[in-house]
Amino acid sequence: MAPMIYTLYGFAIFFFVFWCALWIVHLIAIFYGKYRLHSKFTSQPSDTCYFGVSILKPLMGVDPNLFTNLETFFNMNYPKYELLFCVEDDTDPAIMLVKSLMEKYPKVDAKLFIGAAIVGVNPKINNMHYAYEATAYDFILISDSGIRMKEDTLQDMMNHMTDKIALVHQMPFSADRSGFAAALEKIYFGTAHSRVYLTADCIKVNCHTGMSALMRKSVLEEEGGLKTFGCYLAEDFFIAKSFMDKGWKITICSQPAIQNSGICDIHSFQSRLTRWAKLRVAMIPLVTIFEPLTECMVIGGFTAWAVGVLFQWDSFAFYLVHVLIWFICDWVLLTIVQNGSLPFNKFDFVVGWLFRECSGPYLFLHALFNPTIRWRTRVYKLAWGGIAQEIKPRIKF
Ligand SMILES: CCCCCCCC/C=C\CCCCCCCC(=O)N[C@@H](CO)[C@H](O)/C=C/CCCCCCCCCCCCC
Ligand SMILES: O=c1ccn([C@@H]2O[C@H](COP(=O)(O)OP(=O)(O)O[C@H]3OC[C@@H](O)[C@H](O)[C@H]3O)[C@@H](O)[C@H]2O)c(=O)[nH]1
Repeated sequence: MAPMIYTLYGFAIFFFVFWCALWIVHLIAIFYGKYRLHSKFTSQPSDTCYFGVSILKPLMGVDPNLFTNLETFFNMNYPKYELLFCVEDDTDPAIMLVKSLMEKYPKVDAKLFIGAAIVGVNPKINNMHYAYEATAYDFILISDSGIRMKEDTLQDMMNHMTDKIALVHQMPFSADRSGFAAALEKIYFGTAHSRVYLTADCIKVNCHTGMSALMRKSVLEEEGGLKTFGCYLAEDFFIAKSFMDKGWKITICSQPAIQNSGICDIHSFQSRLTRWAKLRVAMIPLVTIFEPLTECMVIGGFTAWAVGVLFQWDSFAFYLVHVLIWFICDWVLLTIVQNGSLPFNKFDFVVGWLFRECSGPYLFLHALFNPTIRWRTRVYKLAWGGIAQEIKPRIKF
């Protein structure tokens, strides 16, 4: 009987300690977010020394927002940059769109690269390869197709590129768009996601998501260039890891990334989160145990049981108070990340938050039991460690 009691108490203590640690994570995210995000910096006059930046834009297909998203790159307030658009397929309608922007802004240094190399299995790396080989400057910005830039975003990123830093990334967030799916996306990126992202950046753990990342080309070249990471689907994580292994630091900049894809529905959003979860599980197996425990509803349940065992507290009342305080912390964090008025009201937030918190653990389980990864037109499987293998030839639409 005694071993059984010890085991029960052992689990109860573990859940209670883990729960306490999660509140520290909440506090770190809130205070660090307030301190790091949206900080005012003095804009440098355009004649001061700014290093040139080669911006790689991997494109695949068009969506209703692509034109305006890409246009923001032609209107940036940064003295020296080139735009390198990469399109894999010569029948891709994105080509016409890029050409029309290049005609509209003839003074902006922009080039279009059509055709992908086969340097690995990662289609984004394959797509960017020729453009990467042609980059003219010492700094490379990899920027996904759905990203919008403000006029001063590149300047903000470059301001964070100090001597010991080799990679500056934007914390993922999303644009103000209408509809429930858009609210859900904003709620996820502004709460559960930014809580981990900000904490990881604060304690210097690699959490790099590569949708908008400025890096030193010289450091990338020491690793063999972008192609070295073509064997991974999560090239972002491994690029940052290799930089950190060499002693370089990575950091977020003050502006979160504005994701503004024109395709915004619950199914695509959830497929994307599931795909990312599959990548994390393959790269860091411990995630399998710890990630579900970071979910409000899951850890709340376990800890409600634990406090009943340890302190004889009312588990149900504890659970309700736990969810309420978690909810308030998430609201506070979201307002910090948004830094302005939200495009939805508090009722929408309650509904979106509950939906996200209840569906999160289910999506994670779904990812665990369906490890095959579908990314755009291709299907992959991952080996432990993150090496990817394409298992079905490309589907042409
Ligand atoms: C000792 C290991 C403990 C692991 C604890 C794991 C807790 C993770 C909890 C939630 C995960 C949230 C997701 C974070 C954003 C990742 C988005 C993403 O998957 N992006 C991929 C695609 O672009 C990219 O390749 C992966 C990037 C890195 C993922 C690293 C995840 C681990 C982060 C550990 C942070 C520790 C902070 C403590 C928080 C409880
Ligand atoms: O087959 C493909 C798929 C994607 N891409 C490009 O890769 C970028 C990201 O694609 P998606 O928006 O579909 O995917 P995500 O937003 O989930 O990407 C994210 O997760 C996977 C990582 O490798 C990426 O760095 C990260 O940004 C886009 O610019 C897209 O055009 C290709 O060029 N070819």
